[in-house]
Amino acid sequence: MIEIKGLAKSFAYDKKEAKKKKNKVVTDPREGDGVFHAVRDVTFSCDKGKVLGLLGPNGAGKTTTLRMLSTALEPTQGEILINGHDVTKEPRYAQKLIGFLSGKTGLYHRLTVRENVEYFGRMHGLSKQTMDERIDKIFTMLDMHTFAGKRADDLSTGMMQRASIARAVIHDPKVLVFDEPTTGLDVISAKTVLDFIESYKETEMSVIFSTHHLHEVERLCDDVCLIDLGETKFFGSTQEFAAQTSSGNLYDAFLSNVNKKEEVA
Ligand SMILES: Nc1ncnc2c1ncn2[C@@H]1O[C@H](COP(=O)(O)OP(=O)(O)OP(=O)(O)O)[C@@H](O)[C@H]1O
Repeated sequence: MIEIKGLAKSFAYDKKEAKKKKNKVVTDPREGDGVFHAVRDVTFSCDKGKVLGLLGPNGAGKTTTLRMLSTALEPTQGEILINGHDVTKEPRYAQKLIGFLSGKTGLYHRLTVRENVEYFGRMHGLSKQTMDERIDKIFTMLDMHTFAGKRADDLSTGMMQRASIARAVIHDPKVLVFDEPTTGLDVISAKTVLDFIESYKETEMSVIFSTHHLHEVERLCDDVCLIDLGETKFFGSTQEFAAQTSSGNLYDAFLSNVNKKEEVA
């Protein structure tokens, strides 16, 4: 069970940016004195065996929220609990449980796909036998055996993304945190990634992923959290979300919850 309560993150403006902001009329509620409140008040939870879709226009604060959840960034305010453990106080506990896929691949270009995944497995202290078993299972699920011996710098975008996912889940995490996992992928690679997420849904694991693709939400998500301008505008089941508008579709529900309608992908 993951619980995020009143989460906030501010970034200090650099000197150049701060100078530009001086004496300017402020219309964006995220703009503060010397700081930008990228995430202002985000609250949601995700139970075991559930998939939560994190939605929001460009710049809403989704990546920043997921980075805090994965311990890569420290919150300015608020609380992140995994099974009741405070992530900021016990980052190692969280890192063991979470498999985090960020926008960056995190792969070593000169190593093969298998060497990359093994490297991260060793960092998590996996034995050779466990590693071999895990790699076989994950490479089968993500259809990776054919390119396991290729160097990372020779991979297509779709192969690279699947290798990044394998790296993120080698330690058998109980929580998947994926930031836009299908962005830039062709239909076949995207389907492989979505099937992989769906397979987690059948287990007792929690999955949180951000996306701009509402058909992915429709297919996979039990719950939805919509963020706009750094704060939660909606949190609830996908059905409740869709039922907010008379059309009952997710697209209209999205538009009715955000300010910047033109930024929907
Ligand atoms: N390290 C940082 N320093 C300053 N501002 C930042 C930093 N990281 C993010 N921001 C700003 O915070 C806001 C939220 O960014 P974030 O990447 O979380 O949005 P997002 O919802 O993931 O957007 P997208 O859908 O475009 O990926 C943006 O305005 C971004 O420019």
